[in-house]
Amino acid sequence: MNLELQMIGTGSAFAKNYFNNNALLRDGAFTLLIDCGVTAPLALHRLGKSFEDVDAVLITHIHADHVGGLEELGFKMKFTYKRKIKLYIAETLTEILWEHTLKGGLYQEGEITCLEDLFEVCPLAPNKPYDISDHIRLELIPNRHIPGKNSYSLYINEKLFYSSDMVFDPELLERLVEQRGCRMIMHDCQLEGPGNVHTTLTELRSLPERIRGMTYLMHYGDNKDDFVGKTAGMTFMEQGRIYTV
Ligand SMILES: O=c1ccn([C@@H]2O[C@@H]3COP(=O)(O)O[C@H]3[C@H]2O)c(=O)[nH]1
Ligand SMILES: [Zn+2]
Ligand SMILES: [Zn+2]
Repeated sequence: MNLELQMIGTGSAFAKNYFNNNALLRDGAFTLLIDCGVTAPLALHRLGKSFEDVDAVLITHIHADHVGGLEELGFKMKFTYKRKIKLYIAETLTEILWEHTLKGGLYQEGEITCLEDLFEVCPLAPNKPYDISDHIRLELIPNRHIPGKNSYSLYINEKLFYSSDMVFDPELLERLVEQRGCRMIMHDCQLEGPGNVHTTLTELRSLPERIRGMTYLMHYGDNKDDFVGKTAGMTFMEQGRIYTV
């Protein structure tokens, strides 16, 4: 069965013309929110949606453009929608997400004292596939992003690689395509400058043509339009558009 992936935002962390690089992955009536950044509530609103439409959330790593909307999500689920959705997150990140990111805003004595008071927490081990709905099988692939910080890419249904945030790792991409049948790559793309914590367009342009042809670019800066036609066959993802996966 084909899935639908809709980018609710395609922007880099500090982009102003685009929302944070977060996505909705749909399997029939089941909707997974991939990352929940600061702009996620407004991005959903602009698409005529809200957190009410979300059945589960998955976090790739702890940066505000990926987790900054979780406080609103947690409060809305507890006090407005009165349900606990599943929170899929690497087992290495559960404690740090609560203790270092969410506790300050969400803690309420006797009401909200841990992540489990808000979410059905589903810790994921890396490099292991999980069936999270009837038709979504998902694996966390550890990547390199920030020194000393655990962060993860996603491999979905043995065909889609979703980088989230990572530095260039052509060996990983080639391994997925040549050995695991990957057919579609959604990759973060820093348009200019050295890629200290992200992958640059220049680096992506160096990939083999076969891989470039299946690569879709996301997490880009406000000046994306200046680079249209300069991507060596790779396609910029469009915010709000629904992609069949
Ligand atoms: O060594 C560093 C660490 C961070 N940053 C910026 O902070 C942002 C955090 O979210 P992000 O991971 O989407 O993008 C990151 C970059 O824009 C950087 O430029 N250099
Ligand atoms: Zn980011
Ligand atoms: Zn990041």
